[in-house]
Amino acid sequence: MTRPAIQVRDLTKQYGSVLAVDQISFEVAPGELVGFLGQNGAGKSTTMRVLTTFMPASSGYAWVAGHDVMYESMEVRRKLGYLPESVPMYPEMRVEEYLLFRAKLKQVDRTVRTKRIEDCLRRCRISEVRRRLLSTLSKGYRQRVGLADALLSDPPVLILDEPLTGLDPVQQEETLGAIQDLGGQHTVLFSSHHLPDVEKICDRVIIIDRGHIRFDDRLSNVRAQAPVLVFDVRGPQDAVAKMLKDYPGVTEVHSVAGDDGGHGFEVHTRNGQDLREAVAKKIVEAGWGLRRVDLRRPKLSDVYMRVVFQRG
Ligand SMILES: Nc1ncnc2c1ncn2[C@@H]1O[C@H](COP(=O)(O)OP(=O)(O)OP(=O)(O)O)[C@@H](O)[C@H]1O
Repeated sequence: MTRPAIQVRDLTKQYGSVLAVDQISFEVAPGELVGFLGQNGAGKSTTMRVLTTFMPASSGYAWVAGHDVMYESMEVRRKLGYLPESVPMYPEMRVEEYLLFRAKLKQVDRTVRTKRIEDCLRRCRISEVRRRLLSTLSKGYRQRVGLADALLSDPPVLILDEPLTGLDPVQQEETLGAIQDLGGQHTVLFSSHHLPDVEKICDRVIIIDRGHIRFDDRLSNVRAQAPVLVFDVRGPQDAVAKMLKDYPGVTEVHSVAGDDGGHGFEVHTRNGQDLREAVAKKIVEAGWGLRRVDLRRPKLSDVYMRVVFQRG
């Protein structure tokens, strides 16, 4: 069996009386691109800081590329590229100057240094700003310079803390593309609040909530879940809801916002049966206005909302 690129077992981190991470366990396989999600304060950065040897755990274990983060921190650092939430930089340096300085610090071999920097500039889509002073870069470019820095030593594992936060839509798209290109060649664990973006590029997502892992699955499994039927009906809300609930094969009905004047309903059916035509007919026969019929495939946001709202 292949050794996991990241392995976390019963990891706990306490800041004084604040229990930030409570006995979490998960693994990331080599080459996987995993989204690490959770509300503000859920414990994402804390987990990442322990994995990057930035701070020690209170208890439990973690290994990166097979090295213990506690006892083999130098080895872990050699195998790891880390993009922190806010990238510390030297404003008076030019982009390529900064990357050269960082490459020397990271002891990137002199014979491959120039090529490696060129490679990182290209992969992070920042070649056009290579001569610019860091102080004059927009946040999107700064983030990608930080990403290039994380990639300099060509580490097998990358940990990126909210690389998309605070970027405009174009910058977000550029940065997302750069991260997507890393998948397969590197193992990437990245935290984000941008669910549609995570959905676009990740193989798997882990959701942490109040220090506990609440969800850990492949996105293909999320998409394979039963679809939901959506109806917008102009009619008495309670009567419509009762008819839908009583319809054979329907297992759950939820009221949601409807289109102007109508009531929205999300309908779950046994084994994901597609009852659109049959239910629509029943609505029309009852004399109610049918404004919309739809079949919605489950999305990451559905899973996320369920996890966050169903917590105890
Ligand atoms: N240095 C610290 N001292 C005390 N408490 C801390 C410290 N850092 C984080 N915390 C607390 O630990 C908990 C987890 O914080 P963490 O920063 O890991 O969350 P997060 O999921 O990264 O949140 P965000 O999305 O806002 O970055 C929060 O309750 C936070 O207030």
